[in-house]
Amino acid sequence: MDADAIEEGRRRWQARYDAARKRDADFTTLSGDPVEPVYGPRPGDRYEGFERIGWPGEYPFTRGLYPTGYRGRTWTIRQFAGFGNAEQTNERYKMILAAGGGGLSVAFDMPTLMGRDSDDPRSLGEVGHCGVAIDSAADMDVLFRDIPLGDVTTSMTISGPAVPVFCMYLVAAERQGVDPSVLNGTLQTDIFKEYIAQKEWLFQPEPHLRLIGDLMEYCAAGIPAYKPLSVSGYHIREAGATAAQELAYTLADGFGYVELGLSRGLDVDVFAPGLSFFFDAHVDFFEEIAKFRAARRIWARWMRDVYGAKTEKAQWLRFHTQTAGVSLTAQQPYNNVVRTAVEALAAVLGGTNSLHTNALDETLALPSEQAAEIALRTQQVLMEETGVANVADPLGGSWYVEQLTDRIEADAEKIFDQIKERGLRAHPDGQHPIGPITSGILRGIEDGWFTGEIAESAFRYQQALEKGDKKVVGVNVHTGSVTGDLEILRVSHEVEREQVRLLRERKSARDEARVRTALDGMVAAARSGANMIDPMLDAVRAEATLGEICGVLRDEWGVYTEPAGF
Ligand SMILES: CC(C)(COP(=O)(O)OP(=O)(O)OC[C@H]1O[C@@H](n2cnc3c(N)ncnc32)[C@H](O)[C@@H]1OP(=O)(O)O)[C@@H](O)C(=O)NCCC(=O)NCCSC(=O)CCC(=O)O
Repeated sequence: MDADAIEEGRRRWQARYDAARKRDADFTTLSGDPVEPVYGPRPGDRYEGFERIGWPGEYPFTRGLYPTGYRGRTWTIRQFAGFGNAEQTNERYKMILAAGGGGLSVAFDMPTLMGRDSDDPRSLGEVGHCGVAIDSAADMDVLFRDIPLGDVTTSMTISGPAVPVFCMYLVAAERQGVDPSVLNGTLQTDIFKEYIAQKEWLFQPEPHLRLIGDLMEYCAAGIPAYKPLSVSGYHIREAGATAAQELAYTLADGFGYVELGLSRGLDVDVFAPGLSFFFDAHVDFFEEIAKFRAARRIWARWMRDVYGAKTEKAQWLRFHTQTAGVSLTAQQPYNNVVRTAVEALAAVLGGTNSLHTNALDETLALPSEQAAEIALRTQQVLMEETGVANVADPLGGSWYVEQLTDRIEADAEKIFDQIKERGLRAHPDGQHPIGPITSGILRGIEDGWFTGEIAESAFRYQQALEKGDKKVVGVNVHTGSVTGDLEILRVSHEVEREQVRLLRERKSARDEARVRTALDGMVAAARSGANMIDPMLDAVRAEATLGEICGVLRDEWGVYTEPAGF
């Protein structure tokens, strides 16, 4: 790009920066020297390929979504939390908010994630262990007691039973007297990554996609700020994928949901702002920063050029980041604080919109209160002390970071081609029921391609670790230690007994005929093809349980079993 075009872009950026609201904060170095909100080529310099980098707040958004970077608003500190029963988790949320957490993020226990009630025989021993147990809307009321849902953005990490859990959240808001249309938050919902990596699905892909389409339609029509999907690379990376695989599979999944929305006749400029993303921040600092920058650029280009998105918001890739759970070690666990800080810094330098920092004990158990506090403070140290929020995309223009960004983008494009090619194998006539990328994803799920590719990468890394080519402090290098054992959080089995007792008490107090009628209404909608959210809301209002709602749908649609493969 020639010098004049670069200067014209700078003037455009400056006008938008001047007009935007900034935080009331000191934007100087620790020594008191002024810093610019963004840096670019020196006046008069040419820069080959600058159109791919650009200025913050404009297409292709490599350098971030906002002209102000974090000067307008810092990232959201959103610590993922949940354990025991709704009462205990509610206490933890109030602690997080009082300590400066910016939003909530609900972790559910395994029975809830699988759409089972706490008294289901399969739930035995799991209730309240890896997250909070939620059986019905009554639990959701307790979970958010004294937390005004209209004022706090709430993320819920659940995908198989995402839609009934969303209905419980809506009903909890209704019972707080909050108008559902003002709700803001995120539901994970991403079923593609369940088949690809996390393995927590309920049905075959098709009924899940139908429910997701219903949800997208419902939110686009009535809850404009809500993000019904958090398309997730985190679990794909944690399963052993490389950075480029994480990026490409996740963005492809995002394209799949765009194709789903389009196939339902929705307007891309209306529903696309509801698609958000979720990535892992692993420990290779620069590779991660490049991944985040490439993610925004690829998404904006595909949304504009392939799917016809016209508005900026529909071209934006907004993402949450979690530091890499898989990088934590049980050996010398205090080192995990350092790893997490480095990973969090990469996320921030990559322009994350929201961030979770892992606690040092998370490889052993759910975080203790003390470990949770250190994790939160890690973000606050970055935000308040280090000056990283002063300048947008401070690594933009680094030869290393720009070349890594280009390389990851090129690798991702090759993977998109492989996915499209799989789609064509499934539908050689080019007649795709939802869209070409979706056909490729479904084919890759069915024939175990994604799982195989990830396993291959995980195997290569493990071999490198065992040979000592890749090093992990405390594991295969520098193994001696003087630190003792950690105090870890233990969830008592009493929680399960009490949750089961409460569930039975609530079930015996409800109007059974109303529950039955509502569940029948849901099944009728499942058969007729009507949008399922309203009948599901009726079932939730009648205190039908999550297990009952998912149970009738399992009876209707059947369950999915993964094909075995090598
Ligand atoms: C979009 C995100 C990513 C972030 O939403 P947030 O509300 O926090 O932030 P945001 O939308 O970026 O910003 C809030 C508002 O401020 C505006 N805003 C932000 N920065 C601005 C700036 N510089 N200038 C002007 N406006 C700005 C935004 O446009 C937005 O307004 P408007 O709304 O008006 O636009 C959302 O989807 C989210 O919160 N995701 C979290 C997902 C999550 O927690 N997942 C946990 C998974 S945990 C998991 O899976 C477990 C893994 C495991 O451990 O096993």
